This record gives sequence, C-alpha cells and structure tokens, in this order.
Amino acid sequence: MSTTQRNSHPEALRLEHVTLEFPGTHRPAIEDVSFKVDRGRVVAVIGPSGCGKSTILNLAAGLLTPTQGQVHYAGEQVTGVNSDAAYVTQQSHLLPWLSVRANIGLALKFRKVPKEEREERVAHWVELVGLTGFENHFPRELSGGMQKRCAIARALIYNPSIVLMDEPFGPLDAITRLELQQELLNIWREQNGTLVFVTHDLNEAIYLADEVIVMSKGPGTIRRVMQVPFERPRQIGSLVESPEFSELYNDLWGLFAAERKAAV
Ligand SMILES: Nc1ncnc2c1ncn2[C@@H]1O[C@H](COP(=O)(O)OP(=O)(O)OP(=O)(O)O)[C@@H](O)[C@H]1O
Repeated sequence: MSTTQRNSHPEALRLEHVTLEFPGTHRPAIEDVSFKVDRGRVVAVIGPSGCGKSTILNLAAGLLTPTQGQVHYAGEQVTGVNSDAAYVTQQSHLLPWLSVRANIGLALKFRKVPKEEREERVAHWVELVGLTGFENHFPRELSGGMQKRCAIARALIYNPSIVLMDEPFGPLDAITRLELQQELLNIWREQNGTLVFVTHDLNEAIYLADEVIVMSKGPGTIRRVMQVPFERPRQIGSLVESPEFSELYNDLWGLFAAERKAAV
C-alpha cells in the first residue's frame, strides 16, 4: 500500500563524536555523542531534562549542524534538512485550517500521489489510528489524544525511511497514552520502520524500543545503551507482568535516578 520507496541502506543513522554548542552559550549542549541506529530498529533516548535529547533529534532531522563531529544518514553526511525523515515534534503542529483527512493526506499530496490512491491510503490510516467518524473535523475540534493520533498518521502515511518522535505522547493521560503506545506497536509491526524517539517515560522506552540510550547531563553525553530483549509483536499487558520487564525497569530506573540526582 505504498508508492514511496524507502531508503534500505542497512545503517539508518550514525552520530560520530558529535558536539553541539549553541551560539552565545559557554558550554556544549551535547558533547562527543556517538551512536548508531540500524535500519528497522526502534531506539529510545532518555535522560534528565536539558541533557540534549531534542537536540539529537534536531541533528538527525538536519535542522542543526554539529559544532564538531558528523551526523550520517544512510551512509551519507547530513548537510541540510534530512528529507527522508518524518519528524513528530512535541506539539502536534496540525494545520488548523485543514480537516483531519486533509492533514493526514498532506504529505501524499506534496508527493503528487494520485487522488484515488491518496484517498484510499488516508482512509486506511484514519481507521488505523482510530479517527473514523472524525475525518471532516478540524484540529480544534479534537482532543489532545486525537490530535496526536492525527499527527502520527500524517507522519507515517508516506512510509518514511526514518521517523523521529519527540515525546510522542507527552501531555496525554495515562490511559490514552497506553492505548496509543499499543497502537504504535501494532502500526510498527505493519510498517517495519526505523524509529528514534525521546521520552521521559521509562515504561514507554521499554514497551516500544529495541535499544534505550540513557544520557547524562551537563553537557549531554551517552551514559549507557541498554538492549531491550523482548520479542515482537509485543503486548504491553503481558510485557509488564514478566519478571524480565521489572528487572529491566529497575536497571533503567537506577541509572535514570542517578542521572537526575547528578543533574540537580
Ligand atoms: N536554541 C537554543 N539556544 C541555546 N541553548 C539551547 C537552545 N536549544 C536548546 N538549548 C539548550 O541546550 C540544552 C539541551 O536542550 P534540549 O532541548 O536538547 O534538551 P532535552 O533533553 O530535550 O530537554 P527536555 O527533556 O527538557 O525537553 C539545554 O541546556 C537547553 O537549554
């Protein structure tokens, strides 16, 4: 169900000794950060507030340029906006004058996908993210959770080679969050894509990711990369009941708590 060719280079993203200092600041936001994301992997980035998580996504999206080091996407240095990347920012940034249907179909329109195919794919995604019946609503008529669903569908519909998500479910209540996390897992199973996301929620990192990058603050560096061993498809309900989940959560919490304490 796609007219968009994905980049299949086995290595999606690689940061090599990346330091970034914003102009006018006296110490780097991130320093000597190196990691790699293989194609088809889901990677979570966690760490204390201000440790540079969003900065890393902005570098991957090509919206920032490193002061030192290099960012590579699909084996090539990123030197401008990374047009292979779909970026879901903290705010949904839906276009207020367009309906749900039009917002979701926007990327296909830009890519000149024929109308009939566009309509079919939009209908598929509207259903997938549970917005059936709201196709003609405008963003202001949607709840926060529905706006997020719409933003996620808009980002994923064109089958992007890599998706970057900043706190995808940040402001949502616990139940909506769980629903959307499971939905994202189901969608991901269908899409088999590459995803890098930032979260403050340790459960979310474990539910969704194959690897969790734990960052330290002041300046932001990588403290540890932890592997999440759970098979896919994943069901959140049965995951949380497993002893392996608790063990991983406790390890992660230990690291995260130490970082938060150090950052105060
Ligand atoms: N445009 C900017 N100019 C100057 N400093 C900036 C700019 N953007 C971010 N910073 C600083 O860079 C550091 C990293 O910011 P970043 O937003 O990447 O952190 P974060 O880990 O995503 O934070 P949070 O979890 O609170 O969203 C912070 O100290 C922040 O104040």
